Parts: sequence; C-alpha cells; structure tokens
Amino acid sequence: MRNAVVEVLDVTKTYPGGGARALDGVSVAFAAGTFCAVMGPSGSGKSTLLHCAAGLDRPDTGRVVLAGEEIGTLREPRLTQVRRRRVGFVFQSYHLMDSLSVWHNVLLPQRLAGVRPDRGWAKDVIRRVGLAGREDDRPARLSGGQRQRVALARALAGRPEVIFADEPTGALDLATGREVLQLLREAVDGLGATIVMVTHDPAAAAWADRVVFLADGRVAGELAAPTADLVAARMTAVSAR
Ligand SMILES: Nc1ncnc2c1ncn2[C@@H]1O[C@H](COP(=O)(O)OP(=O)(O)OP(=O)(O)O)[C@@H](O)[C@H]1O
Repeated sequence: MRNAVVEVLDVTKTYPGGGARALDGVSVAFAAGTFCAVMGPSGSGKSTLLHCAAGLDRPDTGRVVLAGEEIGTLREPRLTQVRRRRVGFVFQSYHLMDSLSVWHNVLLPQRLAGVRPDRGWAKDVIRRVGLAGREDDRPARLSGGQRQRVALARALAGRPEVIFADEPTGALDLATGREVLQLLREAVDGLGATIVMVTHDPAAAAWADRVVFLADGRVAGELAAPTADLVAARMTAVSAR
C-alpha cells in the first residue's frame, strides 16, 4: 500500500495457554491520513491486532512496520520509546489520570516520552475538541463525553504517526458517541491524522473510510466507503462463517 503508516505482515500470535491462534497470518496496512475501522465477532482477534500494530504487544511471527521502522521484534525499553513518540491511544475507559488537570493529562505522553511539549498545539487541539476553558479541571468533574475528548486531545497533542482507538464510544450514549466520532473524523480530514479504530458498532464503523473484518484470527474481507447497513450485513455474513 502506498503511504502505509502501519503495515502488519503475516502476523501470528498465540497467548500462553490460550489454545487457538488469536492472530493466524494477518496482513493489513493502514494508509496515512485515513480512518480505518476494525470489526469482527468477539474473540476474532481485534484487540490482539491493535496491540501488535501499536507495539503494546509483540507478535510470535511476522512483521509490524510503523512509519518505516520494524517494531515487531523490538525489545523494551526501545519499544516503549517508539510507542510513546509515534503512537496515540484512545481507550473505551479514557485512561486519564484523575490527579492531573486536563492540561497536564494532555501533555503527559510527551513528558513521558522526554520531548518538549508543544504548548501552542496542545492549546489548539483542546480548543478543537471543544474543551477550551476547561484546562484546569480535573477529569472527575467532566462527563464521559468530555473525558473522551480529553483523551483525543492527548492523543493528538504529540502529533503521532497513528492513533489507535479501542472502542472509543463503547462507554458513551448514542448522541455523545456520535460527537466523539465526528471529532475523530475531523482529526483525519482537518488535521491529517491517521486513525485505526476497533469497534463492535456498525454505525461507528460507518464514519471510517474503510472497514477491515476479522474472523477467527484472520482477515475476512474489507469494505471501502462503508455505510452502517453495509457493515451490519457484512458482520452478519462474517459471524455466520
Ligand atoms: N491475555 C490473553 N490470554 C489468553 N488468551 C487471550 C488473551 N487475550 C485474548 N485471548 C484470546 O485470543 C483470542 C482473540 O482475542 P481478542 O481479545 O484479540 O479478540 P477481540 O476480537 O478483540 O474480542 P472482543 O470483541 O471480545 O474484545 C480469543 O480467543 C481470546 O480468548
């Protein structure tokens, strides 16, 4: 794929005592400046793929290339260093530090990575996600949707090559979830971000440019220009296999 930011090449992964392969020869690439959703039945390997692609875990075999660097075989602490500098994360449960203000949460990954935070840009992304004026608040004072906006600002603040989002709307009501998806879309269209999102929700996947389907640890097809109906139909077919 041209302009691939992340390439996963023939990756396998089995968990100790886990029985069948969680990933069984998966090859997939994610292009710069695009929004891709990963879907599949429960246990199909979505989280495992995301963890391997993001350098949170290492594959047993195969390659993972992130922005031209082979990370599948990197060991700690180099792997953590690459992850901190090049990858942003948005999790279902936000993973914010309650003891830190919004502002310090947003800057934390850059601090941990040992890079000087770009404060002007951090201010800009906080404004873009609709949290201008809330910089000094603690996450505990914010709603779920606002917390996820902080997590998105935190992910964007370090200008990572790619942002991985794991069920980012899973804990939110429909309307709030839609607002977060719109912000993810705007991050791609307006800021040139690259986003890979795991989701169970066809309506969420429809915000992406492309959907990759997994089943039994393998790629089971993909869909360009998805709509919620097309995604739901594909999911039914994939689940029935
Ligand atoms: N830490 C682990 N230890 C053992 N087995 C695991 C572990 N994590 C995942 N697995 C197994 O690997 C397979 C793939 O799991 P994975 O969590 O990647 O799937 P998923 O598609 O993300 O599922 P879900 O939609 O339920 O989150 C499953 O069979 C699961 O039971």
